[in-house]
Amino acid sequence: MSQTRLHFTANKVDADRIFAALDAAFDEDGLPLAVLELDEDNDIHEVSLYADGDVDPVEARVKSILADLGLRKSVERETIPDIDWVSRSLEGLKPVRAGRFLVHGSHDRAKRHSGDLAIEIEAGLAFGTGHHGTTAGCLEMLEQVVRRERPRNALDLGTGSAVLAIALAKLAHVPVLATDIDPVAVRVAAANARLNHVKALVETVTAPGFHHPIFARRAPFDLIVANILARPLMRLAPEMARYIRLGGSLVLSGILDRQRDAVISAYVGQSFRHVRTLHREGWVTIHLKR
Ligand SMILES: C[S@@+](CC[C@H](N)C(=O)[O-])C[C@H]1O[C@@H](n2cnc3c(N)ncnc32)[C@H](O)[C@@H]1O
Repeated sequence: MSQTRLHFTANKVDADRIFAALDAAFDEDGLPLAVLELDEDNDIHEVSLYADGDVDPVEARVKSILADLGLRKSVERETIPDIDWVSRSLEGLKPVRAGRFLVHGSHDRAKRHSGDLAIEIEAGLAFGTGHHGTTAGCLEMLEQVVRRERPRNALDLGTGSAVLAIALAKLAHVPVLATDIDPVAVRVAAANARLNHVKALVETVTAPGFHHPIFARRAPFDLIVANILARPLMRLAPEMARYIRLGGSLVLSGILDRQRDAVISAYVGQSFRHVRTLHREGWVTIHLKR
């Protein structure tokens, strides 16, 4: 089945407001997840939602959210055939550095320094190229956490392109469970794990939240990373507490600056303590310990 991309552009201030409203609707009405991309040359944000099936109600809901914010935008539609995404390369996207990691597309000839941990990504429809502040924040935080804590296993919940799962496998050489609610992302994730020669360590599974028997079989996790969005993260706090090892580390991202305190208090309520927050481009990445 083909997908439709609904998209429109916005300036930075509007994009943050729209994103927060779409985030709430994602949680409450089941709207598709919104993705924000920055066109750095023009300093314009592009907001995209990938809808399966009947796109009319999704477009109507998006337009009503924009109207509630007092914004008039023309929402464009693009039909995306469900083919060839896994093999679509990131040609044209510049390599990104975060800590020791260098994330680059398959056809990039990125200049490497000694000590670089290169991650080759074909993102296709799945989120996670390292260009977004949340992914880069997670990569940076994971490097520090792994160095200090030496986890023996890990979970990447909401893996997208598997960029974080691959980073963990390359850095810590431990088994990583990589899950996503979106089967297309899981296909892309598995392909990327193969591309980076870490398929033996990265296990990919389609699952919404913790709804799959695999979690009970692989738990407790020494390290969990989840770059989703503030609301679903707050909702998942009790299950995070259940599946993480006592003393284990949790790295959360997809959280706007202003949502930070609410997310931390949801986790403090589950016996986590806040260790550190990283700020990047209006987003935060939070390290918590149980
Ligand atoms: C912002 S992307 C992060 C991708 C990648 N981990 C990264 O850091 O670049 C969020 C991913 O979480 C997935 N997701 C959202 N809600 C989820 C849920 N409740 N359970 C599992 N995956 C979820 C989405 O499908 C998407 O691939």
